Amino acid sequence: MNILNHIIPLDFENVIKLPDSHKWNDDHRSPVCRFPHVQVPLIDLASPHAASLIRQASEEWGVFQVKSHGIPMSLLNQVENQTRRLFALPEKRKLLAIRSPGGSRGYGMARISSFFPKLLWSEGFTIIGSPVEHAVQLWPHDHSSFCEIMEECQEEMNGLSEKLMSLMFCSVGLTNQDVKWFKPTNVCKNPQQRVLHLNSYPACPDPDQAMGLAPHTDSSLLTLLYQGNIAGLQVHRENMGWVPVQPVDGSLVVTVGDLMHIISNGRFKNCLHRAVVNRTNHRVSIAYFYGPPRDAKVSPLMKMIDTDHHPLYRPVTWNEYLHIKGTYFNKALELIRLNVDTKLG
Ligand SMILES: O=C(O)CCC(=O)C(=O)O
Ligand SMILES: [Fe+2]
Repeated sequence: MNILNHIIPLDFENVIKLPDSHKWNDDHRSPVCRFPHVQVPLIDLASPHAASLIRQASEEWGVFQVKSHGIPMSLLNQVENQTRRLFALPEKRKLLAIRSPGGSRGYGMARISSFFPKLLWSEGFTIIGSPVEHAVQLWPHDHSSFCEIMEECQEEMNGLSEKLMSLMFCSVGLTNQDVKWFKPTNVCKNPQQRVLHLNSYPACPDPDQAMGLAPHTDSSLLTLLYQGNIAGLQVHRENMGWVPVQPVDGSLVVTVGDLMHIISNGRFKNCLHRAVVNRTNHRVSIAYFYGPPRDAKVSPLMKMIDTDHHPLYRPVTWNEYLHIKGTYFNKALELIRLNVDTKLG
């Protein structure tokens, strides 16, 4: 298949029937969990028990929702509106901001697409650092509101990610000082690259055979996701299958990424998830990927290791891990796994 097939999304506006290239068979569309009462934990960050609830959810699920998170609803609404404004542009205009082959920023199909036999019923837009370069291509004279709102979103989501990281460390008996590379913005004035990814899942004529975003884990430490009020996210739980994450007004979904799984020495689960589509509603979601500073080597934290818990993974930088993931996808963690009897060097 031509490499551009995995970059240029379908012109959804002008498709009335699901093409064969986008028809997934049942092996890939395994059904949802049979127990409707099973739900991803919802944690109130204002609760005095927030840290221990987060630890429990991260160990059992690798995902939870948060409320009282401090990000104003008015900002989340504006981010959703700007996201809808972007994806409502004609395909020809969106293609002016297309991601380059091998690149990560701009408009296009999710990069995981090339690891699957069928194409995705979705389109994305990735912002790393400033959104201005690609926003100018989309709106030559009218990009400032988009940029301002996305930058504010990056700032807020980064602050919340740092707060959640501190709570996670605290929940397993660590302080921020135990983690050399963790430098919250109030300590370090040199912000790391802020990665915001906008997803769009147009209404689909045959949702049961389509796939919005195929199963994957995120490569981040943790990911914050705003999914508005249209369901579509599903997380995989062992022995239960795919559990839908019901939108809760104003709340955010937090997923544990591969790097958090690594630094917690396997204690926190990296969450396998996917997004399904529906026949009537155009769904959008906004994901913020929080990771360590680009040049920091991360490895299982010393306090997570003892004679019963050998280090499971070798040190990697985020960049190095993204490269391994971009080449080997779901084999990436296996490739950096140490033998059981390897001692820390
Ligand atoms: O849209 C969603 O619910 C999931 C998005 C996601 O998993 C991602 O952007 O990595
Ligand atoms: Fe994801």
